[in-house]
Amino acid sequence: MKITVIGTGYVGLVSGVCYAELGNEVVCVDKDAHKIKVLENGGIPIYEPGLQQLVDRNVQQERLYFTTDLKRGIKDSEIVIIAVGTPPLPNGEADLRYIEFAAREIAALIENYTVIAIKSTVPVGTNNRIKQVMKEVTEVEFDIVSVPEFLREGSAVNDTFNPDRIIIGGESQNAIDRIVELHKPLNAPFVITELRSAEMIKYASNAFLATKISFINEIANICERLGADIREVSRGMGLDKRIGKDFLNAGIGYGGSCFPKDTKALIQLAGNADYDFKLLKSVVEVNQMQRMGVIRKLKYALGELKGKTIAIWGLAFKPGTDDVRESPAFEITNYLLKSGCMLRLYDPVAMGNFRSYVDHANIFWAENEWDAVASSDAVCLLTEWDIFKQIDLKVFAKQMEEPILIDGRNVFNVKQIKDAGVTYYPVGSSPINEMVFELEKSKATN
Ligand SMILES: NC(=O)c1ccc[n+]([C@@H]2O[C@H](COP(=O)([O-])OP(=O)(O)OC[C@H]3O[C@@H](n4cnc5c(N)ncnc54)[C@H](O)[C@@H]3O)[C@@H](O)[C@H]2O)c1
Ligand SMILES: O=c1ccn([C@@H]2O[C@H](COP(=O)(O)OP(=O)(O)O[C@H]3O[C@H](CO)[C@@H](O)[C@H](O)[C@H]3O)[C@@H](O)[C@H]2O)c(=O)[nH]1
Repeated sequence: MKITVIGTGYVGLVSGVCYAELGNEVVCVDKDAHKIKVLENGGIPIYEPGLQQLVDRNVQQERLYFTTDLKRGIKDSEIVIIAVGTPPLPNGEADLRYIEFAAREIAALIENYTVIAIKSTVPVGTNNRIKQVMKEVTEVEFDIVSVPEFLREGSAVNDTFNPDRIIIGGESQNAIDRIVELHKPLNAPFVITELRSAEMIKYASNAFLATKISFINEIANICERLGADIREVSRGMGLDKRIGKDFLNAGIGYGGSCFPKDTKALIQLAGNADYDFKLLKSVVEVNQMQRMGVIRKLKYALGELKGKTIAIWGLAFKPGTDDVRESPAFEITNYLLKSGCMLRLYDPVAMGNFRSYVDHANIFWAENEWDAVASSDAVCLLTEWDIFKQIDLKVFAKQMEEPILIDGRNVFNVKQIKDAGVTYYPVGSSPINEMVFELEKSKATN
C-alpha cells in the first residue's frame, strides 16, 4: 500500500517509518527543506533512540522516501496521513492554520478516492471542518478519519510498535476498515468511535496524565511540610491497580510539546462551549508553581542568590530527547539569571537546542557534568539523564566546598546521599544531611 505522511516532525517521521517497517511504501513530505535534506543525506533531524537504524533500514530497502514535493509524494497514494504541528495561539487555543493549509494543498492534488487520516492533535470538530475545507477545493471522493497519536518522545519507537490502543474515529466504514488493516500487524486493541469522540480521547488522555502529575506534585509539597516521603507515598498509592504506578513521579512539573499545549487548548475548548474546566485550570497553575520549588530550596540553602554560581544538570524537558519545548529549565534559568546568578549549564544532548533560545553573558556552557560542577555553589538536577543518576556522589562531594544538590527529579536514595555527605534537597521529603550541614556551618562560624 502507498502511504503519504504530511509533516515529518516527531509524529510524522516515527509513524512513517513504522508503516514502512510494516511493509508499505511510505513517502514523508515536509515543507522544511533543511529537514528533508538531512533525511536525504542519511541523518535524522531529531534525537530519538532507535530511530536512525530503523530509518536507515527502510531507506535501504526502498520503502521509505523523503521529499518537499507534495505533488510527487501524494501521487497514487491510498492513504494520506496529516501529522503537521498544531501549536498554541497566545490565548491557548490550537493554531489550525498549518493543518488547514495542508488539507487545501492535498485536496488540490488528489486524483482518485483517498483516505485522509489526521494524526495531529486537534480540537473537537476539526476533522469535520477539514472535510468542509477540502470539499471547497475538490470534487474527487475522499474520507476523513481521526487517528490520534499517543507516542512519547524518548520512547517513540517502542510506543509506536507497541501501542496500548489504536483509536479510529470516522464516518465511512470503508475508510475505517483501511486504517484498521494498516494497523493490524501492531496487535493492539482498536477503539472505533465517532470523529468527535476520537478527537476528545486524545485531549482527555493528556489532560488526565497532566492531572496525575500535578496531583502527585501537590501531595509532594504537603509531604515536605509534614515530614512524609513522596517516594514511599507514590509507591504505596501506585500498587492499587485502580490508581496505577505510572505518572506518579513528583518533580518540577511537566513540560514538552504536548501536555502544556493540550491542557490549555482543552480549557479553551471547554470555555468556548460555556464550560469552566476548573480542575484543569488548577492543574496548569500547580504545574507553573512547581518549578519554583527549585528556587525556594536554593534560597533556603544559599540565602542571597545574587553573585552565586549555580550548576544546572539537564535542559531537555525529559530524558531521551533533545526537545526543549516548554522545558522547566527555561523558567528556572531565567529566574536565576534575573537574580544575578552565574550559571554553568550542561545537558548531554539538548545544549544546542536550549542555546538557540537562551544566551546570556552569565551563562557558561559546560563540556560535561563535572565541568558544570566546578566552582559552583550548588547543583540543580532538572532532567533525570542516566549520566546524572550514575554520578559517584563521593567524588561529587569532593568537587565542592559545600556540596549542595537540589534534585528536581528524585534520582538518588537516602543511603547514597548520607554515605557521601551531600546536602540534598529532593522533591517531597525532608532535606538530607541538612542538619549536619547547618551544624558544620555554625561550628565554622564559632
Ligand atoms: N511530539 C509528540 O510527542 C507528539 C505525540 C502525539 C501527538 N502529537 C501531535 O502531533 C502533531 C505533530 O507534532 P510534532 O511534534 O510531530 O510536530 P513538529 O513541529 O515536530 O513537526 C511538524 C512538521 O510539519 C511540517 N509542516 C507544517 N505544515 C506543513 C505542510 N503544509 N506540508 C508539509 N509539512 C508541513 C513542519 O515543517 C514540521 O516539520 C501535533 O498536533 C502534536 O500535538 C505530538
Ligand atoms: O510521573 C511523571 C511522568 C512525567 N512527568 C513529566 O511529564 C512530561 C511529559 O512526559 P511524557 O508524557 O513522558 O512525554 P511526552 O513525550 O510529552 O508524551 C506525552 O505527550 C504526547 C503528545 O501528546 C502523548 O502522545 C503521550 O502519550 C504523552 O505521554 C515530562 O516533562 C516529564 O518529566 C513527570 O513529571 N512525572
